[in-house]
This record gives sequence, structure tokens and C-alpha cells, in this order.
Amino acid sequence: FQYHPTHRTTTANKIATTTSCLEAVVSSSRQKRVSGLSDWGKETAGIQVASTVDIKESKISGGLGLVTNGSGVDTEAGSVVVTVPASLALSVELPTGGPDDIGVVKDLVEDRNVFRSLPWYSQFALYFYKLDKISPYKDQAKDVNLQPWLDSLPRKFTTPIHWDVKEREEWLQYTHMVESVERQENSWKDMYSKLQSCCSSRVKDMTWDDFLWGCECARSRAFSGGYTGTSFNPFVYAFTFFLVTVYVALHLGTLEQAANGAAIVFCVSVLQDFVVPKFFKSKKYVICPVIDMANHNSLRATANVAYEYFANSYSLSTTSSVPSNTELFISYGSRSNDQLLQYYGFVEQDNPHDTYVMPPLRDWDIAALEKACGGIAFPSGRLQKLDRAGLLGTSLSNDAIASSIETGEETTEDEGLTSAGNPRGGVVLSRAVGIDPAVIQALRALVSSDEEFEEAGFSVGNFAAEVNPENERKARIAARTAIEMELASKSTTLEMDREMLKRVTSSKTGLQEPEELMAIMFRIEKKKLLKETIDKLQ
Ligand SMILES: C[S@@+](CC[C@H](N)C(=O)[O-])C[C@H]1O[C@@H](n2cnc3c(N)ncnc32)[C@H](O)[C@@H]1O
Repeated sequence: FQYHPTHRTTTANKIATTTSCLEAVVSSSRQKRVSGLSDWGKETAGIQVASTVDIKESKISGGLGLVTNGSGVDTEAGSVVVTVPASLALSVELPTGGPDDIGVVKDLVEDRNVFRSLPWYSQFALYFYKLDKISPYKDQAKDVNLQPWLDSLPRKFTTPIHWDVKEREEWLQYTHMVESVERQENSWKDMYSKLQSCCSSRVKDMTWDDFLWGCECARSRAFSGGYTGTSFNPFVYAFTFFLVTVYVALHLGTLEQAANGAAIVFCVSVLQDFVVPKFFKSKKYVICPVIDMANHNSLRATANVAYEYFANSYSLSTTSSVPSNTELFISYGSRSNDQLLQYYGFVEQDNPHDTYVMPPLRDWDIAALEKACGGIAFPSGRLQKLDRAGLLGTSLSNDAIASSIETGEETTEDEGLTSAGNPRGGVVLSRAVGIDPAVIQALRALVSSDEEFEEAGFSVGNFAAEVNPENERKARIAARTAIEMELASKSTTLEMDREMLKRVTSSKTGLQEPEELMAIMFRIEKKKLLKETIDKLQ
């Protein structure tokens, strides 16, 4: 069972310095409320937290986190530090299971089909609304009041969806993200009205802010996994054993027949728990009190979340030795800073999964590239060839894109840079790879002479690898020029941003809003990535 979508442990010894919008507004009252969470977890809810671990302020994120205490003793690799009974976890199962608390659908939903069509996090929004505004008890754990956990949740998010359009444009200086947040806002508003239309009158007071809060809690605190079967049920096996014994003892049949019967029970159980859910591509999204306090680190995750089938519980265990007085980190998956800022409210420095999405090739300034490549026009008809090969990106307008995207699809947590996450087919630069190899291929074809193109059989597909050094040089100059122009189009330089960040973080007055601070960090990371890609193309 994995945190969104994979847990990675790396041995890189560099800690990414991050700060979160959300964390920057962690108030002292929240800190106080959180102190009640540990007692509640241990005494009332049956959550086991190792004596070596505390929920306290995280130095890296500036908010709350799970930190080993100052006992001077290392927590060994493989130690289970938190165990949460599954009955206490909140889950939403797709495609059809919905919230595990049957009361959510039974009492609050009138049109189940519409509700089921909503993405997991908007189903969670209704679940949160029920717990927060109607009753803090879950059907599965009727005797446990979840209020202390609800009180530990952040009440305010300052992710870009809360910024106005001008702030997004000015602070982020990055069209791809501005458009992505706009699509998120439109589709979440759509989901909100759908939710209102399918719910009973008990939900009529749910405001857009309630909905947004629920979605954001879900997106920033849930982990997901393919395992969705039932938990291990020892009764089934004990009862089978009993039947086999009786069957044989009463001479109702041979031992072989009894064993065949027992084998069928075993197979059905395995099918039901492991095979059928995989076959139907079921996916469960889970939020676990206390485990949801674990912060993320792409480079240095030291813990992992797992579902314990036989104990029917969720556990957090260390994956490497953790010194005392050190925060535990998990990995939320291979998230770019776009995803981290948009859905979690923070930015990771030198994030190995970071990407930059430039405008699609069709929007590049071809005249400028021709000039940079020696002032000779690229042969005519080449762009049309690239277009037919699907290498220029889409030609839809923003409005057309917005309406062509199915509600919720573009904001699934696994979107990455799929067509939904990159609907205009923008050129992707990534820290790991540099510029998308398909774009270099397209540029080789674009800059090729008529002879080179003829030699390649007039096929763009034959430019997948270098054709000759001169063509390669030009293709790289074209790519570099476009990226340099992208960098030059920003209203501030990397140096100016760094200076601004230094001034703001060292100033006691704290003039900047936390979200603006976050935006400066974000654009520094984006500009660093552009520069790195330019260097790679030298
Ligand atoms: C699962 S919660 C972790 C607990 C959270 N720190 C809290 O106080 O409730 C996820 C949120 O923690 C924060 N966070 C997680 N990892 C972070 C990091 N490396 N740097 C900054 N903030 C982080 C983000 O605000 C994110 O939305």
C-alpha cells in the first residue's frame, strides 16, 4: 500500500529545504490542538505511536511533522513507529466503493450515480463535511470521537487556487501553472455544483469554502494503493478447519474431498482479496490520523506507509536508521514542484522530479530560431510535416481545451504530464532528462536541409537519433534559443528573485504574504531548471 503513488527511499544525503504556504500559517492554536492528538490517539483511538516519536513542529517544513525525540538513541531501520487500526482510517474506493463510512452516502446522498461519478477527493469533501459539521463519529468506529483529529487539521490553505488571477500571473511567471490552476478552479467549481445537486437537504449549507477545504485536506493527506479487498478474516479459516474435521470425523467423505473444499475456500478468499480488485482496477484512497502528519522528502524519505493485511491496520515504519531528534519523511511520489505547490502548498528545492512546460512548438518564434541557426529560413512544408506527426502540440484555444477536458480528469493525482496535465502539448523539460527527446527529434527535422530530409526518406521518424553533427548543432541551437527566450520573457531574473527571497526571509517585518514567498521560491526553481536545460544543450 503506497503513498501517492509510490514510496521511494533514496540515500542521497541532501535535505531539500522547503517551506509550505500551509505551514507558514500554522498557528500556535493549531499547535495546541495538536498536543491533544497524541493523547487521543493513544488513549482513545487505539493508535500506537512509538515512544521515540512525537508530533511536533517540523524544522524543514515550518509546520507539523513526525519527529524522533531527543533520547539520544537511533530509531533502527524497519521499526514500526505508528500503527493505526483500519477502522479509524477514512477511505474512498473507486470506481464504485465510495466512502467507507456508509452513512456518508446513505444519509447525505440522493443521486448515487452522480455522486459516484465525482473524483475521489470530492467524495472525500462530503466525507469531511459529515465529520466536521454533522457528526465526528464514523460508522465503523462508532465509539471513537474523531474530533481531536479534526482539530489537528489545518484550517487554512494558501495554495494557488486561493490567489486571484493577477497574483497567479505576477507571482508564478509561468503560463503552464497559471492555466493549470485555472482548469483546477473551473473543474472543482463544477464538481461542487454536481455535489450539491446530488446531495440531500442536510448538505445544503455546505459552502464552496467547505468543499474546497475538504478537497484540499484529501489531496494533501491521502495516500493511495491498489489493494482494496477485505481484511484478513481468521474466522473463515477456523470455520473451514472445523468443517473439514467434522466432515472427516463423521465419515461424510474422504480426506481428499474435504481438502478440496478447503482449497476452494482459500482460493475464493485470495480471489476476493487480491485478484478481483486488481482486475476491476479498484483503487483506495486513505487518510490515517497521525500518519497524515508525515511530511514529504523526494531525496531523503526515511519511512514508508503500508497496509498490514493480517492486523487490518496501517503502519508507518522506518526504511533507514533515523537519529534522535530528527524528522521522519515519507515520499508522496514523484511530484514536480507544480504538483507540490498546486495540491500541497510547498516547493522543494532541487526537486529531482521537477519539470517545466514550455509553450508547444507551434507557438515558438520560428523567425528567431531561424536567425539563431544562421539566418536561413527553414525549408517550407517542414512545419506541416511536424504537425502531421503530432509534434507541434494541439491547436485548440484555451476555452476549447477547458471544455474538452472531462470534469476532474485533469486534476487526478497521477496526471503527471499526460495529455490531461499538459493539454496544449507543451514542450516538457525535466530535471532528469532535459528537453523531451521527441522535441529534439522534431527540431532535427525542422532545421534539416532538403538533402538531409530526402536522405531521411522524408520521414520525421528517421530523426530520432542524430543524423549528422551540423544538423545536431542547429537543432540544439534552436532548442537553446527558445529556452533562452522563455527565460528572458520573465519579469524578474533568477538573480533578482534570489535577492528578493534573501531580503524577505531576513527581514523581521515579514512584509510578504506566505504565498508570495512560496511563489518566489517556485519561480527560482523553475528558472534554475531552464538554465540547467540550456547548459545541457551546450
Ligand atoms: C500529509 S500533510 C503533513 C502534515 C502537515 N505538515 C501538517 O502540519 O498537517 C501534508 C502537508 O504537509 C506540508 N508538507 C509536507 N511535506 C513538506 C515539505 N517537505 N516542506 C514543506 N511542507 C511540507 C504541506 O503543507 C502538505 O500539504
